[in-house]
Amino acid sequence: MKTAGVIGGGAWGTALALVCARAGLDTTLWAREPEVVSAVNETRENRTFLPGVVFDAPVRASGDLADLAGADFVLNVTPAQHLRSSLDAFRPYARAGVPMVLCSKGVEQGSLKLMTEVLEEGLPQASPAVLSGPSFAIDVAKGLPTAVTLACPDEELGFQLAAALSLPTFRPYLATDMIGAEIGGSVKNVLAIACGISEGKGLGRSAHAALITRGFAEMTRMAVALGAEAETVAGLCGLGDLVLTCSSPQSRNMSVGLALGGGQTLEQALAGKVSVAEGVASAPAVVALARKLNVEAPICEAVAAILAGEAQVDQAIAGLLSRPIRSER
Ligand SMILES: NC(=O)c1ccc[n+]([C@@H]2O[C@H](COP(=O)([O-])OP(=O)(O)OC[C@H]3O[C@@H](n4cnc5c(N)ncnc54)[C@H](O)[C@@H]3O)[C@@H](O)[C@H]2O)c1
Ligand SMILES: O=P(O)(O)OC[C@H](O)CO
Repeated sequence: MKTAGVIGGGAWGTALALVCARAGLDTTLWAREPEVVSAVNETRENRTFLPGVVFDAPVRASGDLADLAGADFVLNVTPAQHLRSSLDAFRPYARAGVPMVLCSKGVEQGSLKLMTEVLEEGLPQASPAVLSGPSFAIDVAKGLPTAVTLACPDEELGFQLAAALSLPTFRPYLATDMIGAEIGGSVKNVLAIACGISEGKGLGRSAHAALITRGFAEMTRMAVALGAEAETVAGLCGLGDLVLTCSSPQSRNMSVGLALGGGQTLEQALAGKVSVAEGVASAPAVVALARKLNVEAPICEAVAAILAGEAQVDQAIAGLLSRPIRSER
């Protein structure tokens, strides 16, 4: 693999384009915003979404998806709710069998589909893979050590992709279970909002640990109900990302929770933000999916109710604490 295309010039798409370029791939980054395209090409920076990082490897930015037509593989890094429209736009340029690595973390609202299902509908000729795990864009862009899950049902292709993306400071671990990887990334964003709320309310470290552990049980139940393996979500793409995102106010999702727990409204918590907190959009879809699967997900339910304005923070916390005594397993 010699050439990479990246769809989505936000923080994560930019950081992953840098990974590709550092790995020696000829890299084209498609960005929606003309100012991002010109800033990357003229100043080697994405000042809008990843300020403060001057690129140390060559990334070419473009506003034309046709420029990705010849890429050996494509990373799709749009926000989850925009994956479908990005596939529609890329369809005229997608060659049969093109490997498409899905890097967004979320569940589509309305359809309740995972990103691989959206890809299957929108670009069935693509060969799918999922990249997910504990990875803040700024850490990766700065070259700090990071490990992620790369899940691909075609093991040979998964190995080729991991080898192409691998750097001493960026280590993909292989898996074949894309559903497990997707559920890990999608559910942890909702749980990070819960942990932020707990932190913002000053509920203490014990409550924090309980939320992570019981949240992980919700994530695992959902993954298994969808046919995934529990071991997948116990890896980097599930537990690993849950620990990272629930432990750092650097997380956009946790910071939304912190603001809500501190008494702000959702509107105030999101005001002025250019970056996406995926858990906000995915929470209702995660909850609807859990209900459809007959899976209990009380923490995700509480987060979705708070975000929808259907419950006050204190009321949701009281609801979680007054649930009937039950087995931990
Ligand atoms: N930032 C991270 O550290 C990180 C790490 C791992 C995974 N992710 C995931 O990557 C995905 C992208 O996140 P990000 O951090 O790069 O985004 P971002 O918050 O940095 O930027 C927002 C992105 O949304 C796009 N956008 C806004 N409105 C749009 C619209 N109407 N149609 C299409 N695109 C629109 C912008 O072009 C931009 O690419 C998310 O699913 C996120 O969960 C992010
Ligand atoms: O800032 P967040 O909450 O979107 O988290 C970013 C990454 O998903 C962490 O792995």
